[in-house]
Amino acid sequence: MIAFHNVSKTYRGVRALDDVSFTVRPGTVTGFLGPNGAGKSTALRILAGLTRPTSGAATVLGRPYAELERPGHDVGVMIDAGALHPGRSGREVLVLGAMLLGLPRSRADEVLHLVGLTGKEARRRVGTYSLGMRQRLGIGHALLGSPRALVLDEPANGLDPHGIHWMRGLLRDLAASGCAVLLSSHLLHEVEQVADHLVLIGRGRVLAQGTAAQLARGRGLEQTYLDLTADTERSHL
Ligand SMILES: Nc1ncnc2c1ncn2[C@@H]1O[C@H](COP(=O)(O)OP(=O)(O)OP(=O)(O)O)[C@@H](O)[C@H]1O
Repeated sequence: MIAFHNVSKTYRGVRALDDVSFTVRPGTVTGFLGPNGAGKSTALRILAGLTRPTSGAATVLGRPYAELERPGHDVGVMIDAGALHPGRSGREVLVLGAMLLGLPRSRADEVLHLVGLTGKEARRRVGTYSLGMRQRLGIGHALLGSPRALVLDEPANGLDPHGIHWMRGLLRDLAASGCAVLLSSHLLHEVEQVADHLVLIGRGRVLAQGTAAQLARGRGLEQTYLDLTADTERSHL
């Protein structure tokens, strides 16, 4: 279970998050949706223990990230696939990650298979990877510890239609096995295809949450999204 309890974050006068509360239940995929600058990355960074909230708390399995006894096994996180070491091969990245979690090297090969990277691709340096390959490796890295919760920031970035189709299947399978999956996106259609539950955020506030059908309210999900985020979008013009 992932939970945000009244989380607020202010960066030098900029209110990035304002009293955000929602939960992601085990066995479900929650899409965290909002325009650029809405606060999605900030919320996920707080959940992953990378940024401190100004008030409130984000928890995984009832605890803030810093208090988890086995964080790598409890929650898999992919915030920035571009942060993977460009000079290492994909396999090295995963082997090192497996070692840090006390897992055998063979876990790296299992994960490579899971994310659809071939042996040849895995031997290449990450610096030569396409954006889509980097995303697959980043997702694989997050899955090394077979976590019970998974947090992905914009995982479909750079994936082609086959990659997006593959990712949807993977996330659905993970949810079916009991994982609590939270993914952020600014692309409505990408999220509504895979998520059981949607949380819509704009200018740091939760604007609406529920199933796609609940949010659509008879006028269509896209119209609801555009209406609810209209003034938050204008703030960027
Ligand atoms: N380190 C920081 N210092 C100052 N302001 C920040 C910092 N990080 C984020 N912000 C501000 O907080 C707000 C929310 O940013 P955030 O990156 O969380 O949004 P986002 O929804 O992830 O956007 P995008 O879809 O563009 O990635 C923005 O106004 C942003 O400029």
